[in-house]
Amino acid sequence: MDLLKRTISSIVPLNTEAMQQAQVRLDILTKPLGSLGRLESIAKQLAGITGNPRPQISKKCVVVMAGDHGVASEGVSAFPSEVTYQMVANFIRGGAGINVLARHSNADVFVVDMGVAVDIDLPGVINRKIDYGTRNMVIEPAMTYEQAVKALEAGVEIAKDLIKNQGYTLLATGEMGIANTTPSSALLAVFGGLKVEDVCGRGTGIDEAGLKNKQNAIRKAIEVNQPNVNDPIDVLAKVGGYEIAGLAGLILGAAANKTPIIIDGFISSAAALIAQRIAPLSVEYMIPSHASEEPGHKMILELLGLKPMLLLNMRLGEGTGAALAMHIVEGACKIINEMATFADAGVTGP
Ligand SMILES: Cc1cc2ncn([C@H]3O[C@H](COP(=O)(O)O)[C@@H](O)[C@H]3O)c2cc1C
Ligand SMILES: O=C(O)c1cccnc1
Repeated sequence: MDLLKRTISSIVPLNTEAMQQAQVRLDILTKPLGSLGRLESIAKQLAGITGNPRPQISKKCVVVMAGDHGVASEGVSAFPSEVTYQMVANFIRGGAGINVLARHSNADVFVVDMGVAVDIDLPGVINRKIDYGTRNMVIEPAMTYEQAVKALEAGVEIAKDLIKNQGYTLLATGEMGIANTTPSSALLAVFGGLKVEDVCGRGTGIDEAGLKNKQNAIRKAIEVNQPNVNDPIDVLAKVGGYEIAGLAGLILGAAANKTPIIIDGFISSAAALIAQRIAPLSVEYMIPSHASEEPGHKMILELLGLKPMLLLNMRLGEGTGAALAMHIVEGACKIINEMATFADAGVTGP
C-alpha cells in the first residue's frame, strides 16, 4: 500500500509554464492560428506532461497485460478462457493484431502475466501473476483488497522500470483476458451510477440471449458484492480483474513519472477510470486513442473527460487503437519541433 500511496502523492498537475511556452511557439508557426487543431493541443499536453516546451518522443511501447476471469464460467464471452493463454503465446510469436500495429508504429510490445489461469513459461513474458484468474464475481469478490493493491503496485513498478531504467518516453495500454468486458462493464456501471443494460455490450460477439445472460451476471455481481463507490480499490477488488488493475497501476506510474500514456479501448478505459478515481490528476497524463464499438466506451470517455481521436469501428483491445494513435501523437510532437516559424520562413504573419 505504501508504494501506491507514494505514487498517488507524487502525481502533480501539468507544468503550466512549459505549456504556455509551447502555446507561444505554436502560435508563431507558419499556419493560421490553431489550424492544426488537436495536434496543437496534444503538443501542448506533451509539453505540460514532460515539462519541456519542445517535448521529445523517442522509445515507445505498448504494455499488454493479461488475466483470466472466474466470471467466464457464467458463459459471458463467445470464447473459452484458454484463448487468453493462447493469445499470450501469439503475442510472443509476434502474430497478433497488436504485434502488427506496434511494428507499424515502431513500438515495442511488453506482455505481462497479471493473472492468467495457467502457468506461463514463454520467453519474454513478464511474470507478475497475482493469482490463477479472478474468482467468479457473481458468487464472491473477484479478488481480495490486498490482491487489488498488489496488482496496482505491479503496474506502478512496471511503468517506473520502463521509464526510468529502459528510457521509454511514450507508453500505451493493452490487454488480453477472455471475459474482461464483463468486469469492465461492471466497473462502469458502479462508477458511473449507470444501468447495466445501458453499459453492457457484446464483447467478442455474443448473441442476444448471451447479452441478457451477461447483463444478469453483472447485476448479480454488483448485488452480491455491494461495491463501495467511494473506495475505488474496493470496487476494483470486488468486480474488477488483474489485468485491469495492473493497467490502472501502469497509468498511475506513468503519471507519477511525468510520461504520457495512450489509453486503448473499452477495457483499458475501464482501467483509466479506476486510475482517475484513485488519483484524479492522472487524467492529465492520459491521451485517448480510438472510439471502440463497445457501447460503454463513450460513456467511460465522458466520465474521464476525454475525446477519442480515431473512428475506425474497432473492438479488439490488445492496445491496437493505442498503437495506431502513436502516429498522431508523434506527428503532434514533430509539428512543434520541426515546423518553421513565420520569422524563420520569411512568411508574412497575421
Ligand atoms: C482471439 C481473440 C483475440 C483477442 N484480442 C483481444 N481480445 C479481446 O476480447 C476479450 C474481451 O471480450 P469478451 O469479454 O467478450 O471475452 C479480451 O481478451 C479482449 O482483449 C480478443 C478476443 C479473442 C477471442
Ligand atoms: O474496446 C475494446 O477494448 C474491446 C472491445 C470488445 C472486445 N475486446 C476489447
